[in-house]
Amino acid sequence: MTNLKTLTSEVGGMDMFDKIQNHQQVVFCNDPDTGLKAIIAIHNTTLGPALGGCRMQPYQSVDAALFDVLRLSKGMTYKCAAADVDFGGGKAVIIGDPNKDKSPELFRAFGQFVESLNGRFYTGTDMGTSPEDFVHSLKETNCIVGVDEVYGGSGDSSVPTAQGVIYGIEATNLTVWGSKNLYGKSYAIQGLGKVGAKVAEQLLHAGADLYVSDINEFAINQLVTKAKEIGAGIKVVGGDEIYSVEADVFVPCALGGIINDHTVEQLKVKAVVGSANNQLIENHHGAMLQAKGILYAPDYIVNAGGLIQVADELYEPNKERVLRKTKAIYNSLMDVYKEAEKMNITTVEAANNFCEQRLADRTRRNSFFTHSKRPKWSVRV
Ligand SMILES: NC(=O)C1=CN([C@@H]2O[C@H](COP(=O)(O)OP(=O)(O)OC[C@H]3O[C@@H](n4cnc5c(N)ncnc54)[C@H](O)[C@@H]3O)[C@@H](O)[C@H]2O)C=CC1
Ligand SMILES: O=C(O)CCC(=O)C(=O)O
Repeated sequence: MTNLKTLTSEVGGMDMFDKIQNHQQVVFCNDPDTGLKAIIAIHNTTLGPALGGCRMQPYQSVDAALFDVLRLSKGMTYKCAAADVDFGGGKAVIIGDPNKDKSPELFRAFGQFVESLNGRFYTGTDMGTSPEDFVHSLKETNCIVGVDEVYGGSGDSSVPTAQGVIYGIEATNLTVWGSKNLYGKSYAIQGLGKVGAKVAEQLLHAGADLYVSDINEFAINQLVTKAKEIGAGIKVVGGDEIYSVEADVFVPCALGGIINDHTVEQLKVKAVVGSANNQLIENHHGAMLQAKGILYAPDYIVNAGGLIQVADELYEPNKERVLRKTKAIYNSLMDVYKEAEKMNITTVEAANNFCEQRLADRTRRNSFFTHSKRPKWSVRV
């Protein structure tokens, strides 16, 4: 049976270049003084410099961290293409416990490594990191996005990410039930962190019923208190139980790889729509969902709100413009659903085909020579 552990151990036995496949560059960052052990992966820069958040997690092994960052950075290439932003795919992971191992110095050291890439990689928050962490990195590099407005950034990118998930749920509800109403449905939410908690609150306010799970009791208690204040229906369930509850939509907002042989069997929902990156352990799990009559919203289409916001920092922060761009997630997802149905393919295939075509088109566009791409020796003039 395929799961994250077996896939990771397969990676463990390979030559490094086999492991990194067609990623352009992988940087191992080691700073014993601060305890920083990080990996930055740049997958593809066809559309522009690589952009992707930095995750902090107590990975079991370097191979597990490498496996995660390679998958995440490849996903960013597709996400950037789908959201039509002028950035390429990259991502970073810091190996460490976000509750114990953070320090200003560690994030400054990380910033120095980002700076060493000379504009090839821009980064900000992801699971286990917050905008405040990157204020320290900002002292070392300008290639930081998503810090607070007071530091010149666009603020917490989980706000538009959560909004994008809500648009994704509306498009999915329309496709499955003929109405985009959030009301009158039940949702099983895994993970009540920066994104999951915001999605959960919106659903509660819309009058939906929730099943929720998180390994963080504080996050659960906060949401349960809010639900009680509103008088909304909420049930807390255990870590594994979340896959088998009798809900309408499964909303994964924590780890990747949670759609696998084991969980597809358990799911009783009619749709999966969430923010977690790399939800499918392998692409063929999209076909397994389809065979069970479960509509799958490709993660990188739905969770692009944060990317849209940080990429928009190119033009100076503007929340209204970001919200307008984030709304496009609704139509993009509807297009994917329609294309999948028309071509009789999975929603994952429809989304991937669209992104690969856009990358191919842009590669042709980028072959036009301009002075900014001049050969290096001309900097002498
Ligand atoms: N923050 C953003 O703007 C974006 C986030 N994402 C993805 O969305 C997901 C969530 O991101 P954030 O909310 O920012 O992270 P976060 O770190 O704020 O929250 C993650 C939550 O998941 C919980 N969790 C961890 N393991 C769990 C498990 N086994 N079962 C249940 N809960 C568990 C954690 O306790 C935490 O509350 C991640 O996969 C991230 O890569 C994707 C795009 C943008
Ligand atoms: O949210 C960010 O800071 C960048 C986007 C990103 O990393 C993601 O969409 O996974």
